[in-house]
Amino acid sequence: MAKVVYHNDIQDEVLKSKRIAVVGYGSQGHAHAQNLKESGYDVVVGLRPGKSWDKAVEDGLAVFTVAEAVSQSQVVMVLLPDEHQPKVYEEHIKPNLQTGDALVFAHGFNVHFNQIVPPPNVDVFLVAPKGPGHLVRRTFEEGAGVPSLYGVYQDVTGNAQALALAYAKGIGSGRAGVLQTTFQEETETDLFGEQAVLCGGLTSLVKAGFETLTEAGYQPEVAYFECMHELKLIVDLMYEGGLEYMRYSISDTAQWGDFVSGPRVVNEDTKARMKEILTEVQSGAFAKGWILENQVNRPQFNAINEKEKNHPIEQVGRELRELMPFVKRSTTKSKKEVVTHGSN
Ligand SMILES: NC(=O)C1=CN([C@@H]2O[C@H](COP(=O)(O)OP(=O)(O)OC[C@H]3O[C@@H](n4cnc5c(N)ncnc54)[C@H](OP(=O)(O)O)[C@@H]3O)[C@@H](O)[C@H]2O)C=CC1
Ligand SMILES: CC[C@](O)(C(C)=O)C(=O)O
Ligand SMILES: [Mg+2]
Ligand SMILES: [Mg+2]
Repeated sequence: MAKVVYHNDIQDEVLKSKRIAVVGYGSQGHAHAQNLKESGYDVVVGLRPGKSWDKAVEDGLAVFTVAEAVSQSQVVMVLLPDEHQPKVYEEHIKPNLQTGDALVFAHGFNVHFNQIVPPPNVDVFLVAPKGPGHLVRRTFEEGAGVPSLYGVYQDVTGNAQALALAYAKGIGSGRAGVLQTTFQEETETDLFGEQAVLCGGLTSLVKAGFETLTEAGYQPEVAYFECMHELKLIVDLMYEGGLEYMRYSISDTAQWGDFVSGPRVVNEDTKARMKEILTEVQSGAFAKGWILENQVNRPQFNAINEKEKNHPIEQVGRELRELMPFVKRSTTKSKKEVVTHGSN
């Protein structure tokens, strides 16, 4: 079994003597900066003037331009959108790194696919939370945490692993478990997981279920509750006690349906598609496509995003969630503009 390290196993002195620049204040950035600060670390935030800058100041953080934040820090965590990282790195981060500094990522994409080539005189590692940034923050505030992977790409000081573990502890991941990986493993599993299961697979499954019911004449509200709202309640049981606990809680009728019908929806054909997706991730074909899409200002991304926002499940969902204030997003730090009828 892989070795999982927890809060009390991790020494944090090695990081306590350093200043950490968190570059970016979006989903992950706001969580890392605030959690690290509350864990007793010396943190500054690197940004360009704008919304995030104002928010970080409002949250009580010391904010500087990216170049200023990097030049005064010894540990630089890059929490910009993956597609913007190479340019900001070349222009503002790289020129301000000093020998023995640590360059850190929350996802291996740019280093693994050679979009960022770190200089040989700095430590390079990743601390990748296995969860969305807003939950990295929320769980920390609740006294819990999100598990993280850590991986060392380059160790010039001999301290890279210790720094990575201390950083993971500082954002709260020691409470949930910290696991060693490589840039390759983190990058490929993360891309595969978000595409095939967590985001792409799930949204496609939910929409297909909703469409099947509404096309058969059932009420959209009933289809929404069945295929979207209840999903969280089922996933919560899986999160707490695995498939077994979820199956213990549902009716035997549902469990029988799970056994006989589930494999008709997700089957060997689906797995064959998953293997194709994994191959595209491993070969770099997915990365290449995403880099090119950004170079031409995201025509496909924007068109699909617009269409998805107007899917009937989103329309009925907005209306139903208005009537269920308890399910409203608990964060006011939405990183992206989302069309809702309520406030952010
Ligand atoms: N989202 C997640 O939960 C997870 C993300 N990751 C990884 O973490 C990293 C960060 O992702 P995520 O948190 O989603 O990123 P976001 O899209 O939330 O980052 C947005 C932040 O980056 C700032 N920013 C964007 N461009 C620039 C620029 N040119 N100069 C300065 N600041 C800029 C924005 O500031 P402004 O307001 O000025 O635009 C904003 O503060 C990525 O590597 C991602 O793969 C890893 C695990 C999970
Ligand atoms: C599942 C999506 C993710 O990989 C994450 C929150 O872990 C991301 O890139 O946002
Ligand atoms: Mg992920
Ligand atoms: Mg990801």
